[in-house]
Amino acid sequence: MAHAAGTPLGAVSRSLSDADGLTLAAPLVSTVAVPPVDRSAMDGFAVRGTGPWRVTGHVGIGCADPVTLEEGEACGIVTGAAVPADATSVMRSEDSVLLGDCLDGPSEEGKHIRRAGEECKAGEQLLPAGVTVDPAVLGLAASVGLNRLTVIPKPRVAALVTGDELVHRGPSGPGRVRDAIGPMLPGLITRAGATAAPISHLPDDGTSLINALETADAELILVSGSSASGPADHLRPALSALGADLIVDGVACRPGHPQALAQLPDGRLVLGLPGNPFAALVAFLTLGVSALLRMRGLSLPGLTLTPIPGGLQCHPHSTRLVPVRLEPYGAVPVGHGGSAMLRGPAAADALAVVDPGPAEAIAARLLPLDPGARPWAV
Ligand SMILES: Nc1nc2c(c(=O)[nH]1)N[C@H]1C(S)=C(S)[C@@H](COP(=O)(O)OP(=O)(O)OC[C@H]3O[C@@H](n4cnc5c(N)ncnc54)[C@H](O)[C@@H]3O)O[C@H]1N2
Ligand code: MOO
Repeated sequence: MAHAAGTPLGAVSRSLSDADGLTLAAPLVSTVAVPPVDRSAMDGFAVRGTGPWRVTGHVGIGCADPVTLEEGEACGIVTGAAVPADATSVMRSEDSVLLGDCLDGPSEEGKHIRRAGEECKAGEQLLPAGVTVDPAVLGLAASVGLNRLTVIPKPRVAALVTGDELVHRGPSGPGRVRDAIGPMLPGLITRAGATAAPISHLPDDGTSLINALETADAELILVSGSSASGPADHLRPALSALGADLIVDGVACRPGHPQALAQLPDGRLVLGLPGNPFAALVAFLTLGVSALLRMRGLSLPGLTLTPIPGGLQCHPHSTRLVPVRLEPYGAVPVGHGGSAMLRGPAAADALAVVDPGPAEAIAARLLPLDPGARPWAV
């Protein structure tokens, strides 16, 4: 539901230096053949016909107009240089025997020549729309001569951290709780392929929350610490006052059950992160990441099933999210997985998604703790 609630953002044109991590909104098509000419794959000699050969010249890397070779002639050549059109092969320097201008050594028709158009032809589609631009994609785009890419921009995410009890330096104590959600959010947001606005800290006050929701300039607004039904939990009343459509009103999972996802009348999404820090993390990794994937034009990846050799107790009605370490033989719980704790998730590689049931699970799907990581197979 969260994925379906996201609206893919419109395509934009970006220079290669600004496109890393974005989604291709159009196929990547080469306008040219690559390589554009036959190129030498080795440092050595381009030769024509059978040897021995007479060396008549040299082709440097920047030479745009290479020499022509007659039968029995050769020229020195470097890796990447254009091979003379009439050369039949390239011989590596270490295989060659050169006496004066007389060259001998092995040669085989077409050897060590990268043919024009070997990587792609002009007009060939190299990648479909929907691929995430990564460093290899950027290098490929440059090597086929592109300066810009048509991509889906990053969604913008604003975060409102609520709680009169929160402090931002020093330890928790009576009446004061150190904010542990605020420090998690920028890294989660950027790893999820979005842009993080500076975090706003709000008091437990309905009017402040309504004002902040009205003015937040973002496609997704996170609100932490007012998701339940206590006297200071203003999220649902604020959403109702703003005429929002409550899309997800609680999730049958532990931790994270009071999480909520709503859509404001102008289309912006609001995600309620429960105040317990591990529950907030779970809500972001599930509802938040799903909505952002859709905004980025990406589908929901399937999660890999992995064995849990020691077994994990199922909850009778709710899906459990359990911090686990990944070993070659399967997932091992790391403990400290209470909803108010981050010790477990901080030590874990992933969350095991344990379906509800009457007994123990011996396998579970894996949800990456890094929202930028692809779900993996172990
Ligand atoms: N009557 C009910 N009470 C509660 C329910 C419920 O269903 N009915 N659900 C519990 C669960 S589960 C969770 S999770 C929390 C959700 O609470 P809220 O989202 O309303 O948040 P608060 O009440 O403000 O805080 C709960 C807890 O978390 C601490 N907190 C809040 N923000 C932060 C932060 N940024 N960093 C660290 N810790 C934070 C806060 O001090 C409280 O201890 O509600 C349960 N109650
Ligand atoms: O969401 Mo609460 O998760 O169980 O502490």
